[in-house]
Amino acid sequence: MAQLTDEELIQIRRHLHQIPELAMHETQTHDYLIEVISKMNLEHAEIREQLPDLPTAVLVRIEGTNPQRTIGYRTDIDALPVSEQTGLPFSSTHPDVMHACGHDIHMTVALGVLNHFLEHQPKDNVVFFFQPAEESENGGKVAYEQGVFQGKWQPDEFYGLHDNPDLPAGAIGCRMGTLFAGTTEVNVDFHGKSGHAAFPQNANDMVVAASQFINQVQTIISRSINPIESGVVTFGLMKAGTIRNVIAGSARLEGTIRGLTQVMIERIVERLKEVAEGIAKSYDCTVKIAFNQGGYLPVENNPELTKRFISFCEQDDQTNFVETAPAMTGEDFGYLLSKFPGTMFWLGVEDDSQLHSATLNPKEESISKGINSINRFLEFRMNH
Ligand SMILES: CC(=O)N[C@@H](CCC[C@H](N)C(=O)O)C(=O)O
Repeated sequence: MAQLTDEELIQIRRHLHQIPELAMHETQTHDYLIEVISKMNLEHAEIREQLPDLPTAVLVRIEGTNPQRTIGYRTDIDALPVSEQTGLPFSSTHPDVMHACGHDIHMTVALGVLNHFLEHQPKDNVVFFFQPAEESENGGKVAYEQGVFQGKWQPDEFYGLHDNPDLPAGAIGCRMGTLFAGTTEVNVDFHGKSGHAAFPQNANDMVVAASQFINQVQTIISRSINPIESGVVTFGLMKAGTIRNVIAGSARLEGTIRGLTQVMIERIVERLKEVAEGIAKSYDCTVKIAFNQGGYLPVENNPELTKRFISFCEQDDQTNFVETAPAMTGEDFGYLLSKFPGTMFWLGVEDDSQLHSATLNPKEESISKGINSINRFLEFRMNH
């Protein structure tokens, strides 16, 4: 395979878009990535796959011509449990699963950069990591703990991107310091007593308790934290009951906490525990509250590398650079950046729909523009 054309990249993206898979189940995606990579010129490359606890991961290492360092480039490969409503002819063929966070774009950009350096052997070594499980299950942390990045697979510096519908197609966004929030997942289970809808006096209704909990939680951000330092608590899932005329004896809530510092997250965690215990007391029920930080640390960009990255993007006449504010999105690349210095940045995909929405439709011209800027930056980096 020679250098991938824009048309071929779009076909690859559309195929990936049609086969979205949830965290740790990315088998078709894995097989397709291997199919595409196997057609490339692998003369100076080595592939690693079928890792014991991460069977859908793919790593490719390119040997540099005169390496001073090993540069890591990471893309995530999983999708979300969202039912696509774009109406696109290449919509998801997997019911209720969608690339609603643009990881199909991320993978295609990574394949384009990989293809470029396979065609033009780089000066430095480059390790590409196609990472399962970004949306949940912390694939980056699992990979690190498995020792994936040891020996010649250890990056001296690591780069990765996330798409951004609010930026112009192909623009690169970045900032010094914290780019994304840290997150902690939270699960809450209320247990009371089920019963007949007609006899509430004999039951203990957990729909009522859980609803009260959700309302009270809203005051954590508005009343318990310094408004200058922001935080987020969102419960995206609430399950209770089986039928209209049986009082629900239990309720389950699953949510996510975000903060730009761990101190903020810990403050929110403490308040959530207190609110849950207060509800349990006043509704005479039991509550179990569990937290999982999982490696979704704040994404902290390395000062020296990020300064170099930003100044390259600012002066490069083929890159449209935008300085961005910190965002409350989470990313388990934060964990890898706590182990290896590096930079995470945004790639603009210009769309009216937001990330995680069923109508997200990134502009495909962002793919070739992103590949071009990244190739140019990495080549610059290899010579400076
Ligand atoms: C970029 C993005 O959307 N990332 C996800 C990361 C999820 C982290 C974790 N599962 C949680 O929900 O806390 C995000 O939702 O920001």
